[in-house]
Amino acid sequence: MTHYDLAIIGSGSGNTILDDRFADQRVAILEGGTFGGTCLNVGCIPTKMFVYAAEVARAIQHAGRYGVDAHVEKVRWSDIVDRVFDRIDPIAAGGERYRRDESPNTTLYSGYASFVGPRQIRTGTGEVISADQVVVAAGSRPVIPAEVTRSGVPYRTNDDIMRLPALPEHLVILGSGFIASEFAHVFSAFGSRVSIIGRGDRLLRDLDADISQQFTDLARGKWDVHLGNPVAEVSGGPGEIRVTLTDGTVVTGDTLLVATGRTPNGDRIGAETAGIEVGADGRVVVDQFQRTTAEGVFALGDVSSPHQLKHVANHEARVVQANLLRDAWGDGQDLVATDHRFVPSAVFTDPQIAAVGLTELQARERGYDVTVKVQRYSDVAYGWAMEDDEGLCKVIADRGTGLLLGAHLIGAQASTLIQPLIQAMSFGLPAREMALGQYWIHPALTEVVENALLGL
Ligand SMILES: Cc1cc2nc3c(=O)[nH]c(=O)nc-3n(C[C@H](O)[C@H](O)[C@H](O)COP(=O)(O)OP(=O)(O)OC[C@H]3O[C@@H](n4cnc5c(N)ncnc54)[C@H](O)[C@@H]3O)c2cc1C
Ligand SMILES: NC(=O)c1ccc[n+]([C@@H]2O[C@H](COP(=O)([O-])OP(=O)(O)OC[C@H]3O[C@@H](n4cnc5c(N)ncnc54)[C@H](O)[C@@H]3O)[C@@H](O)[C@H]2O)c1
Repeated sequence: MTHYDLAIIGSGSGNTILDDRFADQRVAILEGGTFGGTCLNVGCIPTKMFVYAAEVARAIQHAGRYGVDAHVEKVRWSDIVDRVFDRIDPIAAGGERYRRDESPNTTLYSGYASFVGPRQIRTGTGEVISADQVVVAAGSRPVIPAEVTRSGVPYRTNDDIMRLPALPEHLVILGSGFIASEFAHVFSAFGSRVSIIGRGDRLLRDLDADISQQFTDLARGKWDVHLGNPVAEVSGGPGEIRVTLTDGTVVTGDTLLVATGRTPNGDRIGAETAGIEVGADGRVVVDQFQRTTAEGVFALGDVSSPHQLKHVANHEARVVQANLLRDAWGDGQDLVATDHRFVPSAVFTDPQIAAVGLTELQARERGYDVTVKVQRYSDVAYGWAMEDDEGLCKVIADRGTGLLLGAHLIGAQASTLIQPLIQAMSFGLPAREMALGQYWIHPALTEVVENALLGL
């Protein structure tokens, strides 16, 4: 049995751990799928490249409101796909080549790994290896509801929707979260008809209620939205999808996208044989130092995190990286802890959405004496320039301390505008000081944030 200093299961965020400090260690990397993981191959990066193209199309479609008449003549889907994957595929292939052929201290095992004992791993390529330390960075996978699997109807997920041979005429999306909202935007901007089916009474219902309601209202104006009406049956065949809802409504289309959440891969790594506890929700259990319940084994990212986000996986990878170089199960000195205090997220849909901290409801439920301001983009000069009638910036603060508890934006550039609010929360800057203690460029869109803070 070959023995390593370190074994890493999963080449997404797990692959970022190895730097010069690990040059003297013998390292095994175990990857069953495409090298580079979800974000690079089928997640954040390609989706945002599609979203950017969708935004170009939307800008043209709406140019008339500024006195510029234009129309989208044609959407060259195959060129859009090629632009994305001609950039991404070589990065994945290059990363794999680097680990396999060009890093003298690493061995790449291209197979699905599973523990067969404490720090002993079947590589999926016919070998069993052992290691002093192991990192589980095995990610998550799409959840497919039973109604879909038992129907036998062909469906897509984020794994393959971006490589469709042609644009769907009518895309039916099951789910109403992040992935559903982003792909609804992409495909509708490119000219597909979009139906979206959600269980709850609002799209993106985990967001602050004002933001999720605004998004749902806007979505109803451009997509065929079905909410609070669960799926009873999925039927049809290739090119002819029929989704029957509980109240008898039938939603038809030619392509079905399933976007009903992702489950951690903790159930597929033989965790029990290695003494690694896995929670009821399928997540590998870790402490604040990313240590699992098995000595010498860390976990990070979607497989163990409460946040399925790449910036969180990257942060946790840096924590693991630091703690691998310390005596994590010995003296435990100087271990680095994970910081999940203010985890932001953004949904790159139309309009963009970004959030950090508590929703208003969560803040009230936790007993804070809250002060809240909702500032419309349409009340600042740049909002007039944009003819914006959609955007909102909502800030929530603790009345006593003036500290921000949450910030929620829907509108153009929301994912960028939110950053100073994340910074204020992370460094404990009270809202008043943030608003008055610095210049805000006039008439930039950031004035929406300034005015929201002043409004508090
Ligand atoms: C469509 C989509 C869009 C997204 N957009 C964003 C975004 O805009 N911003 C954002 O912050 N987050 C986004 N995310 C979430 C983000 O992609 C994930 O949170 C992040 O990639 C998780 O990284 P990870 O390293 O934990 O897992 P992954 O990157 O999934 O890596 C896990 C790797 O482990 C491999 N593996 C699994 N099991 C085994 C095994 N037993 N043996 C060997 N290998 C195994 C897998 O093949 C995979 O390559 C998006 C996700 C999706 C699906
Ligand atoms: N921009 C980003 O950061 C980004 C983009 C995409 C994905 N992600 C990450 O990936 C995760 C997974 O994305 P997702 O959109 O699949 O999950 P999600 O948790 O965001 O949304 C899943 C939705 O599907 C609904 N649902 C579940 N079962 C259903 C059923 N049987 N019928 C109808 N609706 C059902 C849920 O109520 C929920 O609204 C996200 O939670 C997010 O963390 C992030």
